Parts: sequence; structure tokens; C-alpha cells
Amino acid sequence: MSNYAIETVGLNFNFGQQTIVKDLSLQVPKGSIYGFLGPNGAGKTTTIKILLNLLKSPADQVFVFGKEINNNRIAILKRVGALVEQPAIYGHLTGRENLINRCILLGIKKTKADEMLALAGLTEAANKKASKYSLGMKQRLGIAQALISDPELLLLDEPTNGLDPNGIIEVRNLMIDLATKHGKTILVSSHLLAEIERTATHVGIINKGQLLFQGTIEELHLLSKPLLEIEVNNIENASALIAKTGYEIIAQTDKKITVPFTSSQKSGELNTLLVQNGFTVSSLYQQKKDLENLFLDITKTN
Ligand SMILES: Nc1ncnc2c1ncn2[C@@H]1O[C@H](COP(=O)(O)OP(=O)(O)OP(=O)(O)O)[C@@H](O)[C@H]1O
Repeated sequence: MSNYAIETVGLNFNFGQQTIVKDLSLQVPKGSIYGFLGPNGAGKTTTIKILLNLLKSPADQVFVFGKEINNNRIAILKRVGALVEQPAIYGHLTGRENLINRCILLGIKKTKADEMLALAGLTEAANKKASKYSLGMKQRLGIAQALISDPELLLLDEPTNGLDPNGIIEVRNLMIDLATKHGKTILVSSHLLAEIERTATHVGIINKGQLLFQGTIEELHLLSKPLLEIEVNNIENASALIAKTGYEIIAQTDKKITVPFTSSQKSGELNTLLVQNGFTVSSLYQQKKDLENLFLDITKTN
């Protein structure tokens, strides 16, 4: 039995002459939240469509629940829920009616609708027209729709795209609940590193259809060392003092010194050291990496 909910083995996919996915070997462990990260146009949506057999893959390159997708399409898709692009929601129907519709379509008991509304935190809004829902609520209703057949695996393509901060938090918390309390495996795509870092247990990073990194979130953090920016006066002397205490100076401008971030305690100690030596520290800031900086780290490491 495979421990992977999804495994692709050297997957290749072209649209006409254009290679979209190249030698892609994804391994999505069961029970994980797998963040599928890459810039716009990297091939994330195409890969998700391949995983749903909406686009046909070459034989023996895509396995879901250990089974080859082209030969086991129906059996696999029964166990998969997906939200790709916009959720198919009727605005003139209530949230509950939208889900009941889906139940009827799939021949599932209508009571499932209320269960999924509760799971998605939409019970109070169940009888409100979907057109009156916020974007975050619509997205959660879309996820509830994808969950109605009680799938083991959920594929979510950029589910937080276009949401306001509240909507993003709602969807993020729902994903965490689904994985930790309901045992679902989730593959979620995004072009934002910070978004994936907050939810994922595992990460796959693609660029131009190729896998640049795959591993646990901890392995990703080891690779992408966080930085501490120190804004301080008398920069040359401050920099000399910091270097004397054994810190590596990564960068220096006329206002800021950048060193590796190790812990909050170490940052505090550095602050105290500078202040006790008569420097004025105006800010200490842990720099968050964006996807571009992470790409640089990965390319350097490889
Ligand atoms: N039906 C299609 N025919 C031809 N080319 C396509 C088709 N769909 C996507 N592409 C191309 O495939 C490449 C990958 O697109 P894809 O949508 O998979 O990327 P993505 O990583 O999901 O990015 P985005 O976040 O922008 O959707 C792009 O260059 C895109 O133009």
C-alpha cells in the first residue's frame, strides 16, 4: 500500500508544442496539507487538472491512492473533492439549497448538506442567498460542495485568491480543521509563500513546470534561513561590534544591518548589546522571505 495519496512519476505534459509540466515527481503523503507553490503560470492548475483526469496524462505517470489514474478514473474520482477556479455556486439559491442540489446530483442523502454547512462554519448563513455571501463564505461553500461526497483527498486551486484577510483566515482554518480533525489529505496551490507556510505540513515548489523543492515545512525552513534586519545609528561601528560577537553580517546599507535570525532571545540579546554600547536601535525586524528570495536560496543550494 502506498503511503502517498498522490504520486506522480516523471510526469510530462504539453499543450501543443509548449511543455507545461516537465519530469514532475510529486509525493503527497496521506493526511498532509501539501502546499503546491509556484508563481503564476508555473503549471499548478494544469497539474491539478491532470490529477483530476480533466487533462489526460501519459500512462503510468500519475497515481492517486496508489492506482494509475487513467485506468481507475471513476474509482479514484469518487474519493476526491476539488475546487478549481471559481466555485460553481448559484447566487439565487441559499447556501443550503446549493448543497442540497449537489446531494441530489450525486445521489447523496440531503442531511449531508447540513453536516457540510456546519463543517464549513456556514450553519448560521445556511438560509441566506449565496449572492449575499462574502467572498470568503462563497469559497467555504465551494469547499463544502467539494466535501459533500466525503472525499479523502481535496484538491484546492488557489482557494484564498482574491479574499480579504478575514476570508483568508477562514479558509486557512477550515483547511487545518479538515486535515487535523477529519483526516483529509489536502493539496492546496498558491503563489504566496507566506500563505502556504501558515497551513502546509509539506511543500512542493514548481517553476516552469519543474519541481525545485519538495519536503516538509521544516525542511523548507532549514533551506530558507530567516533574516534579522537591524536599523541602527552609527552603522559602521555597530556592524564592527556585531561582527566581533561572532555574528555573520549578511548585508549592510547606510541604515540597516542584516544578520541571520536564530531566535527571538538572540535578537533581544543583540538589541541589549547595541543599546548597552551606546547605539540607538530604531527597529529589529525579522524579514519574511517571498517566493522570489526562496527561489534564489534553492538555486544557490542546488
Ligand atoms: N488550455 C490551454 N492551452 C494552452 N496553454 C495553456 C492552457 N492552459 C494553460 N496553459 C498554459 O500553461 C502554462 C501553465 O498554466 P497554469 O494555469 O497551469 O499555471 P498556474 O501555475 O496554475 O498559474 P496561475 O496561477 O496563473 O493559474 C501557462 O503558460 C498557460 O498559459
